[in-house]
Amino acid sequence: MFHVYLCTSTVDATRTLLASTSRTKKTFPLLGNLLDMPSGYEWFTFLKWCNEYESDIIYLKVLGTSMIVLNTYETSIEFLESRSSIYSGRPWSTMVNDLMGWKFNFGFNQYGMEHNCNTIRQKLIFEKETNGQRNLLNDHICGNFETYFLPVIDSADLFKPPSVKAARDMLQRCIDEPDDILAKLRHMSSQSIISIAYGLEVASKDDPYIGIAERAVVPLAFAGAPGAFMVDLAKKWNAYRVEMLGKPFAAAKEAISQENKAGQNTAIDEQSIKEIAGVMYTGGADTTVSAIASCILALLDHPEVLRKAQQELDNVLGSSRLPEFSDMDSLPYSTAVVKETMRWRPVAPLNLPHQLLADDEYRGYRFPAGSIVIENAWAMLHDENVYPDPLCFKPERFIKDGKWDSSVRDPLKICFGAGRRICPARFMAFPSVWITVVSMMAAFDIRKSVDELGNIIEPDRNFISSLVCTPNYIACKIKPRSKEAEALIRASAAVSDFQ
Ligand code: HEM
Repeated sequence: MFHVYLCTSTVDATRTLLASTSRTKKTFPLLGNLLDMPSGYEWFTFLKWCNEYESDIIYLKVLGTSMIVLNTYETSIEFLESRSSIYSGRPWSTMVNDLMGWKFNFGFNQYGMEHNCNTIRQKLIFEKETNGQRNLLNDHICGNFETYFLPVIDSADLFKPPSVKAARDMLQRCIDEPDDILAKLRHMSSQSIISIAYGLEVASKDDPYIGIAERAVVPLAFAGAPGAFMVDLAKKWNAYRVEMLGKPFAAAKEAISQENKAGQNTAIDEQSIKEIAGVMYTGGADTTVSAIASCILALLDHPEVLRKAQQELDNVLGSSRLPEFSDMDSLPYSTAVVKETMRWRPVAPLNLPHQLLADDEYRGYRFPAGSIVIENAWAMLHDENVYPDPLCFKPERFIKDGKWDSSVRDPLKICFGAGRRICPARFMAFPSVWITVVSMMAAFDIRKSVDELGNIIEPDRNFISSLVCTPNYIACKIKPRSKEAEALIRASAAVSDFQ
């Protein structure tokens, strides 16, 4: 089904080479399709249009800007991978990049400005000796930056110890304070990133670095929303960003120079190091939380899935240990629970917009340079030809004869984007979501909350419509499956150093 549905204004129609078969929708010349545009949850509307017009690509013109929406996996491969040299730009956001000062973030920039890790490495002239600790800061010092953001190497192993520790610390926090699971998840993901990026320990409550980072990153979600373009607010948000980049970096540098004189007298490009750690926080904190939170929501509605996963976990782990990364291959069903979550409720339903850098032509249609290209991951992950009954949460769809069924398309091929801008941290991100979810399933019963009268409180199943989609709030009851499970959690959290 390779069709293009061109939704054009009459003005645009004279300039765009339209194939005679294309169908058009009546629009106002200046606004183009502005009045058709949904004000939230755009992925549903784009998918509806795709079905309505039997087209896997939708072309829109909104206030003079062309938008190309890709609704199938095949089109995302065709454009973002096969034609990646011209489909890897990013639309420039004056609000986020200029006013709020985030233009250092290579994820918001044109391809190539900071993607060449060798260039970054050359900028980071740090002495080689460190105290032997592995974290982003120290690996910069060692000149190993590319191992972090380039997906070619399996150095994700470096991320695993802090991820395991953050997950296990979270289990203990859930026992001690069982309410507000979303807050625990946010703490866990921040802890993991701060320890990977800076090698800093975080406090179990009210950690200053986490507070600083959240203040800086939260406004990014609002800045993307229409109507948020208030310059005064942007200045304030910019100050939060400066604080976020500066404070944990200063603490980490101090820690290094106390233990090792290497950090003191070098011509380092401190700004670059701060910024790259900031990029990790921006990219990693909310996304991980969203995936785990969606999984909890799914498990609340599907206790039978949780039971089945627990059976598998018990068979593999017994009752004397919590999961490790090395168990992944022995846990196909539990892994399917995590992947099915990422399909069922994708973290970023529209991924991140790309920008077309040169005029292009496809099956007789012309796409003008500057068009914004949107990858509708929601549509791709809910394609009923690939995932029958797509709205249902069914980990079994990935299992055949008790094993992972590799003939079903792995959702990870879609939910991290495609082409040159594909999430560079995907080999770290999935394991970090996985270890948290399987640890929770192994150790806890996860149930719907009940009120004082014993009535079940249904969870809020709504998601915030934003670049990253997270459940609003999750009312649930999480408690250790047994006394042995509780003892195991406390004992594992007490082992503080996984490095
Ligand atoms: C479950 C977790 C995550 C998901 C689902 C996710 C998803 C994505 C997606 C969809 C994109 C856009 C890809 C495209 O434009 O085609 C992206 C880009 C990016 N992600 Fe992730 N991500 C996750 C975790 C992380 C983490 C943990 C980090 C950092 C530590 C990170 C750093 C980045 C960066 C820097 C980019 C921009 C890349 C570029 O523009 O070249 N992400 N991610």
